[in-house]
Formats: sequence, structure tokens, C-alpha cells
Amino acid sequence: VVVNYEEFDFIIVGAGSAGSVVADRLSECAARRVLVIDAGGDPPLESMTPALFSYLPHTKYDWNFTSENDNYTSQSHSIKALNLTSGRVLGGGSSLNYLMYVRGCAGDYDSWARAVRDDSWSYRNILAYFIKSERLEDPDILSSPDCVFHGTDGFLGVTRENRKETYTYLDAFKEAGHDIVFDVNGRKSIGYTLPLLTVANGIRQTTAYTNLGVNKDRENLHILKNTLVSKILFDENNNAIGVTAITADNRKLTLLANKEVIISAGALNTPKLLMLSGIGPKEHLESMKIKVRSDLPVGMNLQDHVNIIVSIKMEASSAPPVPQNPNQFPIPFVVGYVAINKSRSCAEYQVFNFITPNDSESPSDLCEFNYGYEQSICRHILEAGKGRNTLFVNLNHLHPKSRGRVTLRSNNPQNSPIVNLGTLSDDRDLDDLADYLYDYVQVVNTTYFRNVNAEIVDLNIPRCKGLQFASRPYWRCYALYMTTTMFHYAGTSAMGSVVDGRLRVLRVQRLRVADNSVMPTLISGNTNAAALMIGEKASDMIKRDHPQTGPQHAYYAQYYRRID
Ligand SMILES: Cc1cc2nc3c(=O)[nH]c(=O)nc-3n(C[C@H](O)[C@H](O)[C@H](O)COP(=O)(O)OP(=O)(O)OC[C@H]3O[C@@H](n4cnc5c(N)ncnc54)[C@H](O)[C@@H]3O)c2cc1C
Repeated sequence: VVVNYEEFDFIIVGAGSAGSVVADRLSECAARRVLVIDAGGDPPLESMTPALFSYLPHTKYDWNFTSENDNYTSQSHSIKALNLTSGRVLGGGSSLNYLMYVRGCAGDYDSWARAVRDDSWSYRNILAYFIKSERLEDPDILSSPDCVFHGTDGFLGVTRENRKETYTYLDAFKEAGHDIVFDVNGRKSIGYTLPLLTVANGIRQTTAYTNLGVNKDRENLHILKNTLVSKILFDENNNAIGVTAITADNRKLTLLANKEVIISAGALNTPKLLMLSGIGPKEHLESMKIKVRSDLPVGMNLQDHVNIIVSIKMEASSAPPVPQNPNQFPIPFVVGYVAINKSRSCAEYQVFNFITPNDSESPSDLCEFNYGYEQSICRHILEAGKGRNTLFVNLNHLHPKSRGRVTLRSNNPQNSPIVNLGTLSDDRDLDDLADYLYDYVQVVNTTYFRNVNAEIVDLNIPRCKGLQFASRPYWRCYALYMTTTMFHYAGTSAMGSVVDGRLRVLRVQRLRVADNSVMPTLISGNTNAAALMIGEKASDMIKRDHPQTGPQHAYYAQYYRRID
């Protein structure tokens, strides 16, 4: 039980992907008193069961934020904006994400290192952190030369499903001119591949379990659930000394940190909390009547992988439905990482190819329930699967140039932030998407696709009528209408502009950010593994900066009692 004015060495705000790792690593030593606070509670059984991931959005485990309607992109969605699902639950994103395990490309991290002039972020130097958290259980990779890129002792079980339905597709992508890569987390990160998943023993590897649950008997690790942190507290010298929080039964708590406060609330909530605490753009904070403590571009530089869905009709089939194994990913799939510009070492687009059996409702669940596309669009996809297998395709622009912004709606911590994604605000992103879609669908000209009379599903988008179907101008029109999210928000408290290379917030002390908001730019893949790596690296830096864990100081408690 945590009591009002209780003191800890470290307070971590957010027990998500990164925050749980920080809480775990800092509490390894019994002399450090660690408190981690999350607005959510324990993940439900559906979260632990891999096949049920699509049922978690829009529940109490989701913050249920939405983006602003820009009257330009995503107009195919019923709310004319996007559902920005993110975990309000222990484990955060790792409790409800789509389970892909991918690290991105070495060049992604090398560019971070250049941005912050700190070589400790180069891939060569952060690889050890990916390896540290991983427990790879794939016998093929472990018996290959690529095993040197993987860990076997970490908390995060990683497996690969090797389903026979995928082979024909890998052959087709090879015929279309793509490399087939054995392990995209190994030597080469471009090509089509069988994905690795954060599933082990048939169970999702959420950090709620892998880092908090398994350590619940540590007496120095305190986990405060269902409690919203509303503000970071500072003393008169701009040292972060604790937080205020609101419990589920609406009690206000003041909790004190003798050494540091670490914010791991995710790329949408971290900027909100920093701004509520006076750290952010001066003009915006003043307009919200918040006293400015540090004028920094918090909330700016918001990035997300732009996702476009496509459906392709494949083999005619009237096979009866096969019962689903709840401990597996619901559909077999292959993933492509493609650079059209062959001189690039990092992929430009990523594409998930979900091999969907005839008459399956899975794509329509994702289409309507998760992404929020209009019913009419999802109906086309459902109809396409009547009597035919389909490929349900999710194509992501990995390095959009557009930037969005998170701002405060008000100075009330209970209010959601305003999220302007800025999707396609840089025109080059739309041109790129048209190129990527055009490039991807060339696979329909391969022998296998031709043999099964593969057909790209026409979604009958009124505004694209008159354009030659599947031409480049058609894909440009299609992409603009169909833009959705891959839920990979990042960059809103970026290294180099809001935090330094050691993740310390600029111009204040004892305050760090450790989550995906510190990414200066997005990586070439899904972002959970990178969040865990950031958590690992942050923990090491914090330990190094606080070599001694001395006696508790009553100073800050007294200080706050005096002014309360
Ligand atoms: C639907 C979906 C599918 C995805 N699929 C994949 C995938 O397949 N593979 C992959 O690699 N990545 C995927 N991602 C992305 C990945 O899960 C996230 O990038 C990652 O979890 C982000 O980690 P984080 O630590 O930055 O934030 P989070 O994991 O979001 O953690 C933030 C935590 O802080 C808590 N919090 C926020 N504000 C407060 C506050 N004021 N007080 C107290 N607590 C607070 C939240 O409740 C949450 O637990 C997906 C994400 C989503 C949403």
C-alpha cells in the first residue's frame, strides 16, 4: 500500500512497454525503493491470449483517444479521423499490440546517434540492449549464423510461427524481385520474411507480466494501479521531487522521489504530463494558464507510421472454417520490408500480408472495429472473401516526412490531449505512398497470383472514379482517402530538442523521459522492441548516474508538507 507523502528513490510514471522495464531494472537492487504508477490496471485474459488482440481497442484498456479531423486525410473513417488506440493498462502497448517483434534497421539508430551527437545510441552500441531483453525460442535462427544477433536469457519470449500457407507467398514475392530474408533482425533488414512474435508458450509477452508480475515479491518495487499522475512536482531550484496523482476513488496523492522522476507515459501522454507541469512551448502553456518552467518544443515532432489497407482476392475456396488456436496469431502472414530506392539500407515501406481463409470475418473486424473505416468499405472487403481466400494487406510508410503535434485541450489532467497527426501534411508522403502501393501490387503479375486469378479489390471510392484502376494516380487518390494508423506514435519529447542523449529533460533536473516520445525519428518497423530497448538503456544510464543508494531523505517530504 502506498500512502500520501510516501518517499521513494525513483518514481516512474507509466508501467507500459518502457516504464515496466525501467521499474524492473531499477528494483533489481533491493536498496533502491521504486514506485511505478499507471492509470490502468491488470491486463485481462484476452490480453494474454494472442488470437484475441483485436478485441482490446475501445475497451477500458484503451485510452480511446482520437485524432483531429483535418478534412483531408482518413475521410474513409466513420469519424473522419483516427482511433488512436493506446494501452491504458499495465504493460501499456505491450498488453494490446499486434505482437510483431522487429527492431528496425541499423541506420535508424545511427541517425539518432548523429541527431544527439551521442554514439551510445548507434546500432553498434544499442544492440546489446535488444539482446539483453530477448529470449528467442526459434530453433532455426538459434542454429544459424544469425543467432549472434539474438538473446536467449532475457525476459521477452520471442517465437516464430512457421505455417505452410506462407511458403507460396514468399515464392511469389521472390518472383516479383524481392529478397527473401531469413531474419530481418539479423544481418539484413530488407526483404520478405516470416515474422517473429512476442508470444512464448502460447502467451503474449506483456511487460505487465514479464517485468512486473514476475517481480511482484520484490519488497522495494511498488506498483500503484488505476492512478492517474496529474503533475510533476518541483522545488524552487527546478529539481523534480515527486508527483501528484489521482486515484480511482478520486483521492489526491502526493508522492516523493528522492532521486529522480522518470516519465514513461507514452508518446501521447508524456507530452501532456510535461506540459501540465510547465514544460513545453511557452505560448501554448501561457494560453492554458500554466506557469512556464522550461520552454521546450514538447508535443511537436509527432510521428506515426501511415498505414493503408488493400485487399486482394486469391484462391477460390469453400473450405469449412478451421477452429482457431487461441494461443497463435489468428492468421498466417508474411511481412515485407522494401526499399524502392535500391541504394537505401533501410526499408521505405513495410507490408503485412495476412493470408485470410475464405469467409473469414477477421479482416472486417480489423477494418471496422480497430481502424474505424466506414462500414461500406469494410463490406467490400468482407464480400471479396465470400468463396475466396484473400490477402488482407497493411502497407506502412516507414519514414514519413510529415509531422504532427500534441497539445493540451485544457489544464485539466482528466482531459484527453488534442492530437493533430499532421498526416500527409508534407506532400511528398502522398507521392511516396502512391509509389509504394504501385510497387507492392506488382506481385499480382507473378505466376502464382496469375494462376489463381488474383484480383485487387475495388473499394469503389467515389472520388477515385475516372482514374484508371490500379494506376499510379489511382493509388495516390486511394492512399489519401484510406490513410489510417499503425499506432506507432513517437517523437513528442525528442532527444536533441526536449531531452538530451541521457534522456534528461533540458533546463530542469532529476527528470527523465523513457519511452517512444524520445525517438527523434521513427524506425523501420513496429515500435515495441525499440521501446523496451529505450527502457533498458535508460535504466543503465540512471543506475550509472546514481551509483549510491543512500539513506532516505526526509527533506522533500517536509518541504512539500510546508507548502501544501
Ligand atoms: C493497437 C496497437 C498495435 C500495435 N502493434 C504493434 C506490434 O505488433 N509490434 C510492435 O512492435 N509494436 C506495436 N505497437 C506499438 C507498441 O506497442 C508501442 O510503440 C509501445 O508499446 C510504446 O511503448 P511506450 O513505453 O512508449 O508507451 P506505452 O506502452 O503506451 O506505455 C505508457 C503507459 O503509461 C500509462 N500512462 C499514461 N499516462 C499516464 C498518467 N498520466 N498517469 C499514469 N499512467 C499513465 C499508460 O496507461 C501506459 O500503460 C502497437 C500499438 C498499438 C496501440
